[in-house]
Amino acid sequence: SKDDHHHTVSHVDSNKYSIATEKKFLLYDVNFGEGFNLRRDVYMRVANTVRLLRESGENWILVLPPWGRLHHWQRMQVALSWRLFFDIESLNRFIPVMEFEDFLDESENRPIDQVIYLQHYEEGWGTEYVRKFDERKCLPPADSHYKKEKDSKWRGWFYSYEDVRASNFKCISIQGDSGTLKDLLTHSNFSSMTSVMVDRAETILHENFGDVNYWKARRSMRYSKDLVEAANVFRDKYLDSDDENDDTEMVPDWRKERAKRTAKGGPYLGIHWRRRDFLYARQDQLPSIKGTAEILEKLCEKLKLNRIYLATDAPEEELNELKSYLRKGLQVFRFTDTQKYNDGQIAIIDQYLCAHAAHFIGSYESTFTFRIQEDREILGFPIPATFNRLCPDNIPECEQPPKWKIVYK
Ligand SMILES: C[C@@H]1O[C@H](OP(=O)(O)OP(=O)(O)OC[C@H]2O[C@@H](n3cnc4c(=O)[nH]c(N)nc43)[C@H](O)[C@@H]2O)[C@@H](O)[C@H](O)[C@@H]1O
Repeated sequence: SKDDHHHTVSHVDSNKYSIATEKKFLLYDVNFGEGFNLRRDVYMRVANTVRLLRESGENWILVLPPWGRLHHWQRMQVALSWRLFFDIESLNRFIPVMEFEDFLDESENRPIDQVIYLQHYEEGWGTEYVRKFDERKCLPPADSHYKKEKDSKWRGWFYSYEDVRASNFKCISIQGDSGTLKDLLTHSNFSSMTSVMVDRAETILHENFGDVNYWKARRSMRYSKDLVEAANVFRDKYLDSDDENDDTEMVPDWRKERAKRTAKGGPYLGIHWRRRDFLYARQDQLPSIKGTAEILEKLCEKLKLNRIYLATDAPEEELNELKSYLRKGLQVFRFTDTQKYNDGQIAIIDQYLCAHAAHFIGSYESTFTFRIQEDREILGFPIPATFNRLCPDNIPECEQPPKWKIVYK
């Protein structure tokens, strides 16, 4: 609720450095075509921009972009709040965040001061990589996404909220990272604005991919208590898995987590089997359906497991085909309560269940798989139980994924 929110904002980092009292609000959005887990990655980049802004003494608050219009979702939903997926209190332990609805209340529905549409440089990156930004004329598609109305306010998608407007709109060519975006917000004409929305936020990169601040942002992204509870009930009921036996207990506050490598996980194999649109560009990096079944059989035999938790976006026919190739003794489990949970919530439950398996194998370069690997790093699994990928049929000994290990300092 709103009250919870105000409560949690006030205890963030307040004694580490002094912070202005005037609040500023950073909103952002991501390119329409990007999936849920790429968006989670963009959150980590923007959250670190807010961290840097606060470290320089400004009282920025991150306004969480409502979820929706994701083309991977079978059911088209919009304006979903973050609390359906994540633990807001936990996010607030990294930087202050608030739901968009609460922002609308707090700003009394006044227009957002400024929309900044990030784009690349028309001339490309040049020979050397320098961090920079410049105001430039809008390149396509920016010019079609925001329209000036008769009263000179700007209209855009704004997460499907039809009454939201912005007072100003600019296109900025940028190459850089969370820190470059911080510079843009402090050393430019935008520094006097109280509410700024950065669109196409995926244009900026991580300042230091995989460093301690990457992991702090990542660790703060705990899942909502409802989803954790639903997944734990499923573990208990079907997978003979619970935190005590699996050595996967977590301290309530992620800031108190310590390095460990002792997690055992539940007695099942977790697999993320990415299909559908992923096959277009990465077909030659993924196994066939039959090949997938063979990998699963071999792995289960080697690890002496007879249960599989299958996370996948595969259509029903492909699922049935996969199961038809597996020997009788192997049981395949999936979480499918689409009555109670939306597509994004089921995806998170899938990830959570894969994260708690004794052994995990994922799909090549899928951010869905990456988030599972990160969860397993946080839970403290040994490296070999986590960084594994499904190899294509013709390269059974294919190169395994990069091992982005957790760091705490
Ligand atoms: C081809 C590219 O793929 C990239 O996807 P990738 O990194 O795998 O991962 P995501 O960015 O999460 O996008 C994939 C989406 O597909 C669904 N999905 C995929 N696998 C599963 C699964 O195991 N269980 C459930 N429940 N849902 C799944 C889910 O909606 C998920 O957010 C996209 O981010 C890019 O925009 C682009 O589409």
